Amino acid sequence: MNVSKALTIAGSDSGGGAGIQADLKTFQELGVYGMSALTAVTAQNTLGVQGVYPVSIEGINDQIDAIGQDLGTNAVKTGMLHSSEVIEAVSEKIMEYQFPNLVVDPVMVAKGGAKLLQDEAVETLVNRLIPLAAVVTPNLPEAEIITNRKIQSLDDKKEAARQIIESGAVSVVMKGGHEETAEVTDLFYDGETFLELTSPRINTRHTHGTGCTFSSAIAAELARGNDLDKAVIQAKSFIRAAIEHPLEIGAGHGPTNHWAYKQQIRGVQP
Ligand SMILES: Nc1ncnc2c1ncn2[C@@H]1O[C@H](COP(=O)(O)OP(=O)(O)O)[C@@H](O)[C@H]1O
Ligand SMILES: Cc1ncc(COP(=O)(O)O)c(N)n1
Repeated sequence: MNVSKALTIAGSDSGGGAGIQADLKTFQELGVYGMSALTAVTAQNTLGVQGVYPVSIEGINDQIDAIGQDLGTNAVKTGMLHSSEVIEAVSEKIMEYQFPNLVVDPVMVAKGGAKLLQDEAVETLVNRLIPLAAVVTPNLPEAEIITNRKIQSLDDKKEAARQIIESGAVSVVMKGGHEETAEVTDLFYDGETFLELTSPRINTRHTHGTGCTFSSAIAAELARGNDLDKAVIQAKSFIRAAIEHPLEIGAGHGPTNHWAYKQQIRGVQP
């Protein structure tokens, strides 16, 4: 049997909507064998982040070694990396094992406002990890911090995308979830072509974990052998279905529905 494998290097969300939990659910739904290296444990639910407990650098390295020395992987997705030291260590390991198809989700802040990346770590992210990426998936506030520029117009977005490619990434998706437009446009750029992926904005507060789910869907599609543009297009369909049919659990910003995409393909409504 030809098994596609993907590794997520990210934080744990005890509430199950974002982080490692969202990533592994997405891999499973897209037919990819999921593996994980935990960078931090968070106490978190739909109301916010109650605590952050980092895993030691030794512990992170050990987990990645365990995968690199035995199972290998067809794609890697990084999420919450917490500090400069973690980014350095993870970048080293990705180079050591020459893992292919790296998707970097530059997670900085949780939806409720809790900081998931220290301010001084942004430079390390740009200099060490982004140059190794096949795709970087910033939301607009993250793209502004990475490029150190205000992004208001489509031209600004294109300029920021160009700047991220100049940092060494193969491609970038600037996500449009944070805008206030009637449609959500994610802008893909691979150094040659801009692709605007537009869908209706779904009116919901249940968007906890959308970024994690989107980036891990890209990693899963890359693991299955899809090209970058096709992987991003498929991931957009996956996240759209997951937001369109929310589970409506918890009192705050609820998680997306990872089952919805497959149910839609099979014609079964959740
Ligand atoms: N209200 C929404 N309706 C439809 N799609 C959305 C909505 N909010 C986010 N998305 C999609 O979810 C993905 C994550 O976007 P975004 O919310 O900007 O990222 P993040 O979770 O990192 O802040 C993108 O593909 C975006 O198009
Ligand atoms: C452990 C962890 N990682 C990432 C996020 C960001 O979530 P989102 O996908 O909503 O930006 C989170 N809230 N918790």
